[in-house]
Amino acid sequence: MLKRFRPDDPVFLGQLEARLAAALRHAGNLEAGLLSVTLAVPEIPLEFMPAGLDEAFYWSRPSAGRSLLGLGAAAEIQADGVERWCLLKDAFAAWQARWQHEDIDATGLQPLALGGFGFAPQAADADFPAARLRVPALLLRREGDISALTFTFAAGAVALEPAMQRMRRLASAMAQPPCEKQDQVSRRDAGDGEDSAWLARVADAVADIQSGRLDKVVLTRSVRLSAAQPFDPACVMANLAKRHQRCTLFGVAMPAGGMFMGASPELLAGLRNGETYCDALAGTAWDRGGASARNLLADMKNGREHRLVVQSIAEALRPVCARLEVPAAPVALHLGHLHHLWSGLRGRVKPGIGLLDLLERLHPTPAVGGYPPRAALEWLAQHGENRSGWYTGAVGWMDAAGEGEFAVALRCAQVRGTQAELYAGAGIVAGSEPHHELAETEAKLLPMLHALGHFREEHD
Ligand SMILES: C=C(O[C@H]1C=CC=C(C(=O)O)[C@@H]1O)C(=O)O
Repeated sequence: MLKRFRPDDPVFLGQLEARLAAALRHAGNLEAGLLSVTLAVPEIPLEFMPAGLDEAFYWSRPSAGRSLLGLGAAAEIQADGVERWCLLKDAFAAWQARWQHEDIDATGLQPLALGGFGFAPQAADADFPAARLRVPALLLRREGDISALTFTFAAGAVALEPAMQRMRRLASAMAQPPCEKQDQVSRRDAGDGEDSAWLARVADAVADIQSGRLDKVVLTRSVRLSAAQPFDPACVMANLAKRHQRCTLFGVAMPAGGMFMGASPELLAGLRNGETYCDALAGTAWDRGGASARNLLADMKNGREHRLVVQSIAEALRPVCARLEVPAAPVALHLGHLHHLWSGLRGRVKPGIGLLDLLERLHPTPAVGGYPPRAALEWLAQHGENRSGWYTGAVGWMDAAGEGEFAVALRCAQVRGTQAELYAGAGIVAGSEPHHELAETEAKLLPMLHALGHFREEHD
C-alpha cells in the first residue's frame, strides 16, 4: 500500500508507476477484453471536483461517502434509438465476459463504467449521445474510508506511459486549490415571450388532463445566463457542494468543451448486493410562495402528483423483484429552500436482474414524464417538448457485476465558456395553476443560479 498521497509528489508518482508496471507484468498478455488494475491510495480529497480536467466525469454522493472521478475511455458504447437499452446491455455483457481485474491491495472495489442517458430515446443535441457507458481509463474514487485508483486498459492498448501521462495530468490538477474564489456575477438573458408560451402550454396540459386524456405531465423550461468571464466548472461544482450535501453532485465534460453539471435530489435507482433502492420524488413546495413546507404533506394536488410516481415505480419494479417495500405515505424532504414529497422504495431483485434492467423499466418515471406514461410521452411529443442533453435522463455508474447507482439529471445546467443553460420542470396535474407552476420552476432553478453566481448579492 502506498504510504502517502501527495498527487504532485514525484516520490508518490514514482512508486505508483513502479507498482502499476509490476501489476501489468503480473497480468501477462491481454488478448481480448479489458484489464483493470486497482491500487489503494491514502485518503483522496474528492469532495470537490479538481479544476482544469477537460475529459472528466465527476459523481459524488456525500451522504453515502462515495465520490468518483473518471478520465479518458478504455471502452465506450454509445447507443441511440428505441433499442438503446439492448445495445447497452449487450456491450456491457461483452465487457463483463472478458474483464480481468487485479485488485492489488485487496480493496474489494470493482472497476466501474460511468454513463448517462437522455430523456428521449433519440439524442437531443450533438453534445450528448442518447445513452453512453464508458469504462474510464483512469478512475479515482473514494468509498467510505477507502481511496483507490483504477487503471483500465483495452486489449492491444496495454501501455504504461499513456496511463502515467494521464495520471500526471490528474496529479497536477489535484495539486491546485479546488476553486480560486470566483467572484462571478452572471446575468440572465431576457425571455419574457418564452414565459408566456410556457404558461399557455401548462394551460393546455391542464385542459387535456381535465378532459381525461392523461393524469399528469411534466413540463420543462430552460433559461440562459451569460457572464463577462468564462465560468469555471470546478468553482461551480464547489458552490454546489457547499450547499447540496444531501444531493448527488455530477459533472460530465462535453466533447466540444464545457460541462453538464448539477446537484440532483433524486436517485432513479441503486442496486447493491441484489437490493434495489429508488427515490419517488414529486410534489414540491418552496420558501417564499407555494404551499408552505408545513402544508406539503396535507396538500391534495402535491399528494396526487406524488402517488402517481410511487405507483408507477412500484409497477415497474414488481415483476423483477422477489420482495418490494412501498411506503404507505411519503415524508417531506427538506433541501434548503425546496421541499419535496419523498418515498423510498426498496426491493430484492430476482436473480439475473441488473441495474440496466431496472433503469430500462423505470425511466422515464412520472417525476419527469407523466402518467399514464405512454399518453404523457405522446402529449409531450405533440407539444414540441424538447429537453437538452441528458436533462431528466440520468447520470451514474455501474460496477463490473452490473450494480451501481444512477441519479435523475435534475437541478442542472450546461455550462460552456461565458454561457450557461439551466433547466427546470414541474409536474402538471388536475388543479395546477400556470403561474404557480412557473414559480415552482423558478424555485428549482435557484440551486444552479446560485452556483453560477446569479443572485449572489441578494442571497450571499
Ligand atoms: C422536473 C423537475 O422536478 C421533478 C422532480 C421532483 C419534483 C417535481 C415536481 O414536484 O414537479 C418534478 O417532478 C425538475 O427539477 O426539473
